[in-house]
Amino acid sequence: MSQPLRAVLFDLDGTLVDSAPDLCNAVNRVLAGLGRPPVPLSRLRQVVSKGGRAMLSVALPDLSDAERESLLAPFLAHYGQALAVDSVAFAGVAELLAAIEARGLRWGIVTNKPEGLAVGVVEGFGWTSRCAVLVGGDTLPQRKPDPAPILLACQRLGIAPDEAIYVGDDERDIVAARAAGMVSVAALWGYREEGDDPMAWNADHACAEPRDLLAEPGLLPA
Ligand SMILES: O=C(O)COP(=O)(O)O
Ligand SMILES: [Mg+2]
Repeated sequence: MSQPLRAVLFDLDGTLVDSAPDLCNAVNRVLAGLGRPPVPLSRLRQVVSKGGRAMLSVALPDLSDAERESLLAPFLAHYGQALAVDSVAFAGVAELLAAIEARGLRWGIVTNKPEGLAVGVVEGFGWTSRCAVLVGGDTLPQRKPDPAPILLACQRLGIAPDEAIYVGDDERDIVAARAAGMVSVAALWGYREEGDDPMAWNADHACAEPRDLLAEPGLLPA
């Protein structure tokens, strides 16, 4: 990082918020509508950061892509009605956000979740007035791993990419940050599929827990 740090940008699902329980509830409402039994959270959890299509693929592997596509809107509608019910912030996130603010930095969110749903989650957690910028998966035509949403967040904050860092739990988060010219942090506490090796993503930093960002050498100002 050549410039002093001014902002920390986060992925949402699997990085700030453990949203898997509410997403699983929404998938199970879709399954109930089809007269099928629910899927356990343990089966969906690992694909949560890959989005709704990936979750429906796990829950309904026998359907065609077109059939699953037609269930995406009902899934999102169910989720939108209950998106901060069973979801929780990961342990240490509250302390991390407070420490970022105490150090005079702003923080924001760049997620592939549709913007309206992400706004609802942020409201549900009482973060609306604290979150300095939010770019969703449908804010622009491009989504992560494209760097455009991260660059838009910087533009809205009035900062250069090298004045921020990006923290995410999926390889596409790290790819997007690198393409934006931003220091990247792999959030090892998030959602990953078996065999997915975050060390192979070549992030600039890798942290096992949210609070580890505060102690990571050279990452945040003291
Ligand atoms: O909803 C998704 O597609 C994943 O969301 P994320 O980018 O916050 O992990
Ligand atoms: Mg994620």
